[in-house]
Amino acid sequence: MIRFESVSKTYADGTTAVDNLSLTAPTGQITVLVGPSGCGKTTSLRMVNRMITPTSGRITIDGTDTGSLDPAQLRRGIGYVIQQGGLFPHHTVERNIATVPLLLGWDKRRAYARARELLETVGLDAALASRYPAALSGGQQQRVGVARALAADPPVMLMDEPFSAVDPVVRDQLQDEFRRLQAQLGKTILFVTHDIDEAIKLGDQVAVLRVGGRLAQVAPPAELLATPIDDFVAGFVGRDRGYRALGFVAADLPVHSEATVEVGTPIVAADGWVLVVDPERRPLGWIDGARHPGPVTTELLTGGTLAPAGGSLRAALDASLSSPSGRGVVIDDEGRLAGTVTAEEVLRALAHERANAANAAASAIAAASPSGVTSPSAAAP
Ligand SMILES: Nc1ncnc2c1ncn2[C@@H]1O[C@H](COP(=O)(O)OP(=O)(O)OP(=O)(O)O)[C@@H](O)[C@H]1O
Repeated sequence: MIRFESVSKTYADGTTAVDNLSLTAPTGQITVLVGPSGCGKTTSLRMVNRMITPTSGRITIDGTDTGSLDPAQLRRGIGYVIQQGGLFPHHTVERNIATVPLLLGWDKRRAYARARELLETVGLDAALASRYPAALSGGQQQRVGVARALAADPPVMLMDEPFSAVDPVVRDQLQDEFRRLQAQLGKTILFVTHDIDEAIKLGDQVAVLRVGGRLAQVAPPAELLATPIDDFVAGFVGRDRGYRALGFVAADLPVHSEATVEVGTPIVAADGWVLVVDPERRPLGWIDGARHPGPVTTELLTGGTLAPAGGSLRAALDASLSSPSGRGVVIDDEGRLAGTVTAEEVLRALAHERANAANAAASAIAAASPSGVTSPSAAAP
């Protein structure tokens, strides 16, 4: 666990970058620091590994005051990832990844073997081990940066805009891979970004900072979207937050069976929109029988997004809204058709979820009240 206890930083020129920050980053979770440019995110992060010294307050890691440790030793126990990987250009990929193990005194053989193992962990081909960073794409450099930070298996990782130098598609991929990796590794991560969507996607909790380095709100992403504390946070979280919050509501939706055809099969106009699947029953798209009677060809298909069974209400709603038939396609783990669902059904499920949540909250208040009286003050700790 990383704890900021009333931490402030005022630079020599009088700029207060961080103002009385108190924040806990729980063990094994990702805490994202997000906020507008200049709000003190990087300064906060760099105070953890003592690249910057706080003006006042203290930072502890698992109860130990970082100010009491030798900075070089402290840093070897903390993985640090920055934009574009921050790789040494004159070292090969494997030498870059082996940096910290070698500093820790591992013999070269073991350190390089670890580097190659990590290349695989971050989804890179072992053949890249002997290349220099300049011969890698931006996304590959970023992965190497993550591998390097993981090399000595540090319990704590600091990540400063690690995915911001790559294009949106690669960025999305890197974020997904990073989430999968973290699910296996369970590191304690402090992650800095200026991108609220990245914060909401990756954070177990998200801390929003204001310019001047003051903490505005810290909350799990769903809570931040549902109940921003003030106009600044609401504005920063952005538009569509009600819709985006549905991404955190699991959908346990009953699905309808859907009539399907395969490519090459003739359909009749009266069928209207028909779902086309491959022989494994994986959805390929929809075809409008009224406009294209006759055998189905793949060129005529129109798609929508696919919702995983048991996924979020947002995915299910998006699937139904983007489907030309209005029936959203739900797929199982193997990508096969599980059934379809309409937007009305998703909204009914949402109303049901909300009623359940309200009932659960009322029961919790009643249980916390010794007399069973459900007044808000009776629920206070
Ligand atoms: N060495 C320094 N000397 C003086 N002021 C500094 C120094 N480093 C940063 N600052 C100032 O401190 C404030 C916070 O900077 P910091 O880099 O921590 O913000 P940030 O939120 O990470 O910004 P960005 O998103 O733009 O990277 C800014 O006003 C910045 O200009």
